[in-house]
Amino acid sequence: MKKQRPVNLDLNTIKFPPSAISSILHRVTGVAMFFALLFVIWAWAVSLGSAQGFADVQVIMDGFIGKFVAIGTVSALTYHILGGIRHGIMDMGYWEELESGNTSANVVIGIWIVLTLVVGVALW
Ligand code: HEM
Repeated sequence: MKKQRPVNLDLNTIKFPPSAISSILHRVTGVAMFFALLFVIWAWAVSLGSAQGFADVQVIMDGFIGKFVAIGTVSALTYHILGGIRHGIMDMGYWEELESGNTSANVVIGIWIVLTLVVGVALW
């Protein structure tokens, strides 16, 4: 084994390839959706519980936090589904090479950003 092996623990100097960013985003959006679902289920239950509950949830969803959570949740779901479809295609044996894997990751991230902007404008 080489005695002077390269050591690089400064994360700021490491450039992540698109496929790595896509993988991290997939896990982050999966975990984010888990927590978002807690809010969604709570809001659903409260809004169906009574007329007052419905009005309360309506006020929350009309405010900054409600809109932020709604757009964030839809954005996370959008990325997770796009990433999930990419995973499914890779499971069938396509886009597994370095170049095509990075290209598909870039395409997924690009579509996600565009769809998030569209949803953001529509829901705000
Ligand atoms: C509310 C619904 C969902 C939640 C809360 C969720 C959550 C998660 C989480 C937390 C992970 C990461 C697991 C890990 O890295 O150990 C994950 C992975 C995954 N999810 Fe979802 N998911 C949801 C819906 C979906 C949907 C609709 C699809 C398909 C379109 C999907 C496809 C996948 C795939 C393929 C992986 C594995 C990715 C990998 O191997 O790196 N998920 N999900």
